This record gives sequence, C-alpha cells and structure tokens, in this order.
Amino acid sequence: MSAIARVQPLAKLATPMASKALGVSSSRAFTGTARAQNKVTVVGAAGGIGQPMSLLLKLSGKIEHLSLFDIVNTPGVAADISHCDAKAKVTGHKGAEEMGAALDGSDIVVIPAGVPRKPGMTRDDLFNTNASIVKGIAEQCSKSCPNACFLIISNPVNSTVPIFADVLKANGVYNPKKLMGVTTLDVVRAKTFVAEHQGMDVSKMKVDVIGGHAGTTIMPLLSQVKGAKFTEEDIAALTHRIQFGGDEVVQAKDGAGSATLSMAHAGAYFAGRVLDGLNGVKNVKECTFVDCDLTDAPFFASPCTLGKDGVSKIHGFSKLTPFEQSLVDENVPSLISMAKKGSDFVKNN
Ligand SMILES: NC(=O)C1=CN([C@@H]2O[C@H](COP(=O)(O)OP(=O)(O)OC[C@H]3O[C@@H](n4cnc5c(N)ncnc54)[C@H](O)[C@@H]3O)[C@@H](O)[C@H]2O)C=CC1
Ligand SMILES: O=C([O-])CC(=O)C(=O)O
Repeated sequence: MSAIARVQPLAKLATPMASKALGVSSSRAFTGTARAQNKVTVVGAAGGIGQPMSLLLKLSGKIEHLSLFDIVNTPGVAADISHCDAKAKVTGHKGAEEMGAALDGSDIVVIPAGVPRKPGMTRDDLFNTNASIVKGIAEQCSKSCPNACFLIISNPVNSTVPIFADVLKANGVYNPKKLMGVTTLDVVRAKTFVAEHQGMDVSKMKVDVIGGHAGTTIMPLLSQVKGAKFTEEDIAALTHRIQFGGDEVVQAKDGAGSATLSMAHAGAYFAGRVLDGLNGVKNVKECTFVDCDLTDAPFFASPCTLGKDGVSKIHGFSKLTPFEQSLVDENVPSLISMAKKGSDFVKNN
C-alpha cells in the first residue's frame, strides 16, 4: 500500500457548506446499531471525473474510509484530498499490485476508469478500450470485495454493466441488486434543462429518466414532471437535449474530453444515496441501470429503491405517453444488442 494520509483530527463531520452543497444531511447518514457501511473505493480516481468526485465524496461526511485507486498519480491525489477538513480517512493506491488492498473491505466501488470521448465519437467507439479495462476491474473486484455495491460510470455503460455482470457471474459472486450503471447525470441534466425551460426551482425538480445511457436510449419521462406545461415541440426538443447533453459537453471541450465536473457531482451524489440505503435510511429512490425484466433488454434504467442490500425494489414505469412508449419500443433492440456485445466480449476474451 502506498503513501497514506490519515483522517484530519479537526473534522469529525463534513463542513456544513459541503453538506448543503451535496444535499447531504450528516445526521441522517448512519442509523441503527449495525456496523456503518462506509468504505468507498474509487477506481479511476486520478482521472477527470475521479479527482473531483473523490473530493466531493470526502466532503460528503458520509464515509469513514475513502480509498483511491488508479494506475497513475493516486498518491498525490490522495495526499491532496486528505488535507480537506472533513471526515474520512483517505488512502491512495497505485498500480495493479496495490489494487487488492484498495478494494479489500469496500462497501461501494465507484468506477470511472477508462477513456472518454472526443468530438465525432459515440460512446460505443470507446468499447474496444474500455471493455477490457472494466473486465479487468471486475475480475479483481470478484476476488477482493465480492459483496460490495458496484457503481459503473465507464462508458459505454450499456455494455460495460453487462460485462461487469458476466465477470461476476463467471466467478460465482454476482448479486444483481448490487450492480448499478450510473445514469444519474441524465437525471441531473433533465432536472436542470426542465427547470430552466419552465422557470421552476431546480432544487425541487424531479424527473425520472429510464432506458440506458447513450443517445436515444436515454428516455426522460417529461410527461410526469409535476407542475410543468409542455407543448409537443417542447417535449421533443427537451428530450433531444437531455439525450445528447453529453455531446454538448464533448463538443464544447473540443478534444479535451467529456463531462467530468457534472459527472463528479452526479457520481458522488449517487454513491451517497447508495450508502444511505445500505445504512438503513428509508425511502431512498433513484434512477439507475439495473438487471431487470421490465423490457426484453437484460438491463434497463428505472427508478429504484436503494436499501440495506443494494437495490431493494425496481419500480419500473407506468402511464407512458405514446411518444414515450415509442422511444421505449425503438430503443429496446439497441439496448439488447449493446448488452450482447458486452456479454460476447466476456465470452471471447
Ligand atoms: N456514466 C456517465 O454518465 C459518464 C461516463 N463517463 C465515462 O467515464 C470514463 C472516465 O472519464 P474521464 O474521467 O473523463 O476520463 P480520464 O481519462 O480523465 O480518466 C480516466 C482514469 O481512469 C484511469 N484508468 C485507466 N485504466 C484503469 C484501470 N485499469 N484501473 C484503474 N484506473 C484506470 C486512468 O489512469 C485515468 O486516470 C469514460 O469512459 C467516460 O466516457 C463520462 C461522463 C459521464
Ligand atoms: O458523453 C460522454 O461521452 C460522457 C457521458 O456519458 C455523458 O456526459 O453523459
């Protein structure tokens, strides 16, 4: 294990400002008498998402041990973040030989490891590089922390989650309740764009986004947004913007990568919610991409309740408008083929 920075004595809880910014209530974070489940490991922690997400996780005040793993630069990132005056012992681990120590005893593993897009690429264009990265991480997780919740950020999510599942299955440790594709950024964008469009308070906005995490497989249920008034044209334009929000950032960054800061926020928020569920907080409901039979696709994003063992209830969707139903019908075949591409990769490699 490499250079480790220890918990800061001054800080027993997150700073109030950090808690507020993250929507975190520290007093609600851990309830009951069972051991608090709060070792969180970030795999890809030195990257564009990994660094700010690790910072936000440290500031959340929900974590006892924040373990940072990457193939490069992790000791520096860990030393830097460890100086923040918020709860959480921070450890940094670099390189394959330190991965087992990084993962050991994790309750949650958040994975933003892999290459991002450049303009002109689809998420699927990342498959060739990221499939083997995610497969390797899943192999090590099967050995070091098979009971953890795995939160997959690496793209293409529609294929990397099935890859992760099949590796866990091959190693006899697959628990579908504990594998979640992170689609929170789609929800974050939907809330932001709808609130701007409707002149509503974004902090009170709720929008479910179902399906997958690539282009038109991202399906916001705008008809269900309470208090909003849309024309058909509004719905079409907002749906398109939410589906292609990632491309907006890729184009604006002009070759320097894809969304990192908004994803860091979304990832830290979602990990905090999963942690809340593990620690007995009631009624934790978030959209996430899970193994389910809501459609013919093996994985589909849906509102889910997050509980003591991961996903405790998959709520699915009801009362779709004809437009929303047509999106589902058109996109299920792509979700099936992207999942199959992931499964075939595991079979053949
Ligand atoms: N699910 C979502 O909503 C989103 C997903 N993404 C995806 O997240 C991934 C990461 O994006 P960025 O942070 O911008 O990329 P980045 O290139 O800045 O960082 C990736 C990090 O992963 C590390 N890495 C590579 N192989 C590794 C391995 N085997 N083990 C551990 N770490 C490893 C690299 O060293 C690097 O530090 C990309 O695939 C991107 O497409 C990005 C935004 C949103
Ligand atoms: O667009 C990308 O490649 C990154 C991503 O998944 C997003 O921002 O939603």
